[in-house]
Amino acid sequence: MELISENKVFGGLHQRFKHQSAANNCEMTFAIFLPKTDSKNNKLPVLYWLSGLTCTDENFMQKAGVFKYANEHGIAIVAPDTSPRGEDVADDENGSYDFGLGAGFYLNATQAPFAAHYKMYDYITVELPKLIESNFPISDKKAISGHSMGGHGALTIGLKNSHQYVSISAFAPITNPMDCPWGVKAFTGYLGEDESLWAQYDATKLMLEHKIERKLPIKIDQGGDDTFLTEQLKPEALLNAAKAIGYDVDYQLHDGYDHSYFFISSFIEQHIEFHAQYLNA
Ligand SMILES: N[C@@H](CCC(=O)N[C@@H](CSC=O)C(=O)NCC(=O)O)C(=O)O
Repeated sequence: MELISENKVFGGLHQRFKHQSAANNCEMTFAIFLPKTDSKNNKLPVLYWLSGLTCTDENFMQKAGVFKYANEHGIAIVAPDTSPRGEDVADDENGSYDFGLGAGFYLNATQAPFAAHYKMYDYITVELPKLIESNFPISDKKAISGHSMGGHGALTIGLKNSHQYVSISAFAPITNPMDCPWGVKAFTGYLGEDESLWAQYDATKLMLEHKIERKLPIKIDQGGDDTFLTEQLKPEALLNAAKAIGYDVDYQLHDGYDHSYFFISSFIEQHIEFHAQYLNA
């Protein structure tokens, strides 16, 4: 691991690192926030934040205003990049923002040329936590959250790995990617035509068809004026599936808020409080 930069913030420490990723077969960058702590011995619980389309490790750390709340609750935060990167990493043929670089969809691609590098699911669930837990004073107590494409990542990863996390939250998540243009484009490109493979990365399908081992607490916030709401995000699909299986989801729709980090920064304190209940239990 190589340190890229570090900044003191709210008494804690924000750092960026790059490292060689075996899962993605390229160099990856991540950011970590370590809250101020008096204890030299106690390991910190951690929230993994998955960002949305076009983001890197920097968007959330710079725009969400999370540090004060993470510090108050003694929670570390890890923000990975949203896709593999590098000269030899395949991108969308037209350079679109919603596929390829910056749009890894937190899955393991099976289709050439993407399968050579796009293994974000393995990176987030196995490689990154191992790296974090062996290099920082961080325990294996983990929560997961994210925005939009990252909300889809948080929900699908949390639902499939409920033994690994204590809680899940999302801002404006893509809830049913098999049934929206962003998701259909990404799944076709990364996974091919086999829809049974798509279903493994669709939160709504997972609710209905996957054996969910533990019903982790889920909190979702959605802006009412989000321009992506009806065509891409479709929260009602997930809520209907959750209702059908008796899974209680704390969902709130907020009048007037859009899809941006202005929305995220308005409600991030509530998400940190939500996760803190479980991370600090
Ligand atoms: N450029 C696109 C929209 C891109 C966008 O809105 N990205 C969001 C995530 S969308 C879902 O995953 C984002 O977080 N952007 C980074 C930021 O710092 O705001 C368009 O113009 O439509």
